[in-house]
Amino acid sequence: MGQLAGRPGSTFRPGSMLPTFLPITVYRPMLVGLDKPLILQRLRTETQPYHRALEQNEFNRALAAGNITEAIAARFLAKLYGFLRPYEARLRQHAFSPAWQPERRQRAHLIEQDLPAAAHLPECADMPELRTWPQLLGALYVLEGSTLGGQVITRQLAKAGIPTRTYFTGSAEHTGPLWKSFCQLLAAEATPDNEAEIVQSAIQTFQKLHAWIELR
Ligand SMILES: C=CC1=C(C)/C(=C/C2=NC(=C\c3[nH]c(/C=C4\NC(=O)C(C)=C4C=C)c(C)c3CCC(=O)O)/C(CCC(=O)O)=C2C)NC1=O
Repeated sequence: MGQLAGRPGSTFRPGSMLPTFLPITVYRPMLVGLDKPLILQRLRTETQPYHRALEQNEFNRALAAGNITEAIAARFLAKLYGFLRPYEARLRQHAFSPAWQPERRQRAHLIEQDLPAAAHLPECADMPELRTWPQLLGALYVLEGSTLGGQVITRQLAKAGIPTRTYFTGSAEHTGPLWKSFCQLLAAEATPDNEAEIVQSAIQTFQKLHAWIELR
C-alpha cells in the first residue's frame, strides 16, 4: 500500500475490489448502490421516525387492516384539507418557475369534490414555518411524497365501495412524473448550506401534520 500513498487522488481501501488509481469519489454512487441524490437519502432517513409515527393514524391503520369505512376516509380527507389549504395558500405566494408546475401541486380542490362541505372545515392553525425557500422545499417533500400512495389507496377504497376518492386518484397518471420532476428540482436546489434546513422543515411538517390529524 505504501507505493500508492504518494499518487494524487489515490485512496487505498483494504479489501476493496476497486482499482486505487482513481479518486474514490468517482465510485461513490456505485458504492452506495443508489443514484439517489443525497438530499433525498437524507430526507428519507432523517424523517423516518416522524413518517412512521404519522402512518399510525386511523386512516392508514384501517387501510392496512382492510377495514376502511367511508366515515374514516371522510375524517382523514377533512383533516388533510384543513392542512393543505393554508399550506397551498403559502405555496401560491411563492414565485415558482414553470418547471415546478406549481398549479399541478395544488390538490385541496380535489377534496372539495369528495367533501361537499369542505369550505366550512376548520383549518390547521399551527402550521410549519413556511417562510424560506428551504422550508418550502422540506414541506413540499412531505406533501408531494404523500401522493405516492394514491393509486394503491384508490384501489382499496374502490374495493370497499367508498366513492370519495377524487383526491387519491388525484393527478393519476401524472403522479409518477410529478414526483420524479420534484426530486430532480429539489436535488438541483439543495446545497451543503441549506440541506439541514430542508430536512428540519420536512421533520417539522411531518410533526405538525401528525399533531393536526390527531387533534379532535
Ligand atoms: C398520512 C399522511 C402521509 C404522508 C404525509 C406521507 C408522506 C410520504 N409518503 C411517501 C411515500 C409513500 N406513501 C405511501 C402511502 C401513503 N401516503 C399517504 O399519504 C397515505 C395516506 C398513504 C397510505 C395509506 C406509499 C405507498 C408511498 C411509496 C412507497 C414508500 O415510500 O413507502 C413519501 C416519500 C418517501 C420517499 O420516497 O422519500 C412521503 C414523504 N405518507 C403518509 O401516509
